[in-house]
Amino acid sequence: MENASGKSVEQTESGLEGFGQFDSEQAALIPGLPDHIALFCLARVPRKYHPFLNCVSKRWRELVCSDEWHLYRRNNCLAETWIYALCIDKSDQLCCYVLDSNQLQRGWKRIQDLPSRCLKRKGVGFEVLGKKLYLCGGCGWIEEATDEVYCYDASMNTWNTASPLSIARCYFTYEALDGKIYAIGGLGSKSSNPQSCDTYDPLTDSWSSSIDPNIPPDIEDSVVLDGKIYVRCGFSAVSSHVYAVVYDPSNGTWQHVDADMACGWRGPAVVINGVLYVLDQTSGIRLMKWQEDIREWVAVTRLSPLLMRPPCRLVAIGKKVFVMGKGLGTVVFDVENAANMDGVLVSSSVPRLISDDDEISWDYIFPFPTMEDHGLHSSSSKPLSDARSFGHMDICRILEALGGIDPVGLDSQAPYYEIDHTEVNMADRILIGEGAYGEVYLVRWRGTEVAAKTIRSSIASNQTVKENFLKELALWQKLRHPNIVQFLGVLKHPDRLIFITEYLRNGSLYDILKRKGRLDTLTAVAYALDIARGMNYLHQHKPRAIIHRDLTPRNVLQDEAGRLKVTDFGLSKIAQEKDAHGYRMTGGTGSFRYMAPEVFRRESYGKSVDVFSFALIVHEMFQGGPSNKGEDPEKLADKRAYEDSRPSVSSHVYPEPIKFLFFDGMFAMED
Ligand SMILES: Nc1ncnc2c1ncn2[C@@H]1O[C@H](COP(=O)(O)OP(=O)(O)OP(=O)(O)O)[C@@H](O)[C@H]1O
Repeated sequence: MENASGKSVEQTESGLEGFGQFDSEQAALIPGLPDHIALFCLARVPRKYHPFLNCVSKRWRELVCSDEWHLYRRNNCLAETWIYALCIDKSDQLCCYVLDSNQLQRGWKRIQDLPSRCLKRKGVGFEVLGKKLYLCGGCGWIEEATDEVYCYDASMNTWNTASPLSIARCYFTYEALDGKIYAIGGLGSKSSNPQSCDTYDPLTDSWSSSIDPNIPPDIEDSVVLDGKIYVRCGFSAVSSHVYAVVYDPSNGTWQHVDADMACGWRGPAVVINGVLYVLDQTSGIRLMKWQEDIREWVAVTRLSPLLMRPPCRLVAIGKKVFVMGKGLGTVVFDVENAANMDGVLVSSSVPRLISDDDEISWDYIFPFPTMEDHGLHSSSSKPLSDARSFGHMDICRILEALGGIDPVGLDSQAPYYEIDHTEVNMADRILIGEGAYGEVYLVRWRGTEVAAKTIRSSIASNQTVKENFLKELALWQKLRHPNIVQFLGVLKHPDRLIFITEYLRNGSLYDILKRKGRLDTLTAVAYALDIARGMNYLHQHKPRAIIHRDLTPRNVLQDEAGRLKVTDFGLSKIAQEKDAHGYRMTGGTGSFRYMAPEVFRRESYGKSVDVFSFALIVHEMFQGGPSNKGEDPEKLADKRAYEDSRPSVSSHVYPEPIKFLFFDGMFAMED
C-alpha cells in the first residue's frame, strides 16, 4: 500500500493515470462512466461530503480511504487541510481537536478518544505523515519516558500501535520532512540517551537512530526551512543565549545556527513561501519575519491581546497564518495582507473552546474522515439508512449488494447522533419546564437556541431503559417534517443523559389552551390539521409505523409562526419500560386524560391509540378545556377502558365534520 502510494505520486502528478488500477474487472464506480471520469468527478466532491461517498458502496469507501485518492486530491490542489491540536483538558488528560481550515465557522471539534494508555502523558510528539497522525513517546508523573508510538488513520478514524521509537523520550521536538518523521532530543528514561535523532520511515514502519553531541536536550521548538530542520533551544543550554541548531538530512550533519538569526527567534515559527515567521510573545504578541537578505528580524504586525490569550502557537496553510491561543481561540490572517497593515491586526477568528483547554501541541494534515465528520453527517443521512427508513426495498437491495452500510438501523451499533458536551454550555441554561422524565432547559448550541431535555438519573441509570431510549432517538433523528419537533442530537456526556431538540418558544398547546380557553373554529381546525399532519407522517413511517402512545396537549408545541409540532414520541418507549419496572406513566402530568383504553388495559395496540388521543385534543380545543375536567384522570381512563365511557359531544359546539371526526376517533377500534 505504502509502496503504491510512493509510486502514485509520480503517476498522478499530471492527471488521473494513478487510478488506472481501479479500472480492471470490478464494476464501474459510476455505472455507464469510465472509472477515470468517475474519479475526476468524485475527487471534486468537497471533503465534508466524503462520509456520504463512503457509504454508497464498498468500492467507493475503499476509494475514499485510499492513499491514491488522498494523493490525487493533494496533487490537484483539491485537498482541504484540517488542523489538529493536541490539548490537555480540565481533567489533565490528553485530547485531540480538529479544525477544518475551510470551514472555520464549524469551530474546533474534539475527535475520537486517544488511546487510553497515553491519556495522562506529557511531552509527547505529535506529527503527521500523509493521512496519518502519530503520537510518540511522552512520560507521566510516575511513568518514565516511553518509546510507544500510536498512529491515527484519519481515513479510517482508528488508532493503532506503530513501531516504537528507537529510544524512550519525552519533551522532544519532531518534524516531518521528505516523507519521514524526525524525533529529536528531549529527555529520556534513565537508560536512554536522548541526545539523538530518531527517523521514522513509514514504508518500513521502522525507526533508525543517530547520536550527535550537537543535539541539545532542552528543545523549545523547531521548523523546516530549505529542506533542513532548525531546532531552537532554551536559554540555559549554552551560556545565557538562545541558540539554535540545524540538521541537514542530505549529509546527516548538525550545526549551530548563526547567532543573528537565533537570537531573534523568540517563539513558535512557521515558514511561508520559504520565509521564516516567528510569533514573539515576549512583549505583546508580534509577528516577526526573518529577512535573509539583510539578515535581520523585521516586525510584520502585532496582534491585539484582546483577540488572543497567550501562550500562542502557529500553523501556516498556504499564505494563511493560524494563531491559536489559550482554549484554542484562533485568529486567521493572510500574511501578505498583514504585512501591509499598520498596528493591530483585524482578522477572522474562531472562538475559543468553552472548556478553555490549554493547548500544548498541534499540527495539520490533509483531510480524511474524522470523528467529527462521522458524528455530524453520517448517522441521519446514510443512503442505506434512508432507503430503509422510506421502505424502498429495491434500492436497499442494490445498496446492500454494493456494500452499503446502515449505521442507524435498529440493529446498529451506533444508534444515535452525538453532540460533544463541550459544544453546549449547560452553565448558562435557563429552565423552561419539568416533565415526568426530567427538566427541560433553554441552551445555546452553535449559536442557536435549542431545548436540552435532561433525563433523570433515576430513569437513565436503568440500562434497559437507556438502551431503548437511545434506540428511539435513533429513530427520531431520521425524521423530518414541519409538524414534528426536530431532534438534533444526544449530548455526549459522561454521566448524564441529555438530548437536544429544536426550541419552540411559544410553549405547548396545553399552555395555549390554558391561556386562551376555547379556540375559534378556524384556529382549532388549523391546529388539528397541524397535529394530524405530524401524526400522519409518524404513522406512515416505513418499514414500521411510529406510534406516539402519549399524545397530549403538553406534547404538542408551537413555533413562532404559530405552527404546531408533535414531540416526545420517543419517550413513550421509556414509559413502557417504566411501566415494566413498576413506575407510573405520566399520570401526574395528565396523560391518563388522553390515554386510549387499550393502552390503559395494557393490551397490544396500534395507530388507533393516537387517533383516540387526537380526538380528545380536538374535543378540548373546541370545548375550551379537557373533557370531564373535574374527574381524577386515572379513574377517568379506567372508566373509558372498562365502562366504555366517552366524553359528551354537544351539537352546537362542534361543526358537523368535526363531530364525525370526534366520534370516529373515539370509537375507532381498528387502525
Ligand atoms: N422543544 C421545546 N421547546 C420549548 N419548550 C419545550 C420543549 N420541549 C419541552 N418544552 C417545555 O418544557 C416543559 C416540560 O416538557 P416535558 O416534555 O419534559 O414534559 P411534559 O410534556 O410537560 O410532560 P410529560 O413528561 O408528562 O410528557 C413543558 O412545559 C414544555 O412546554
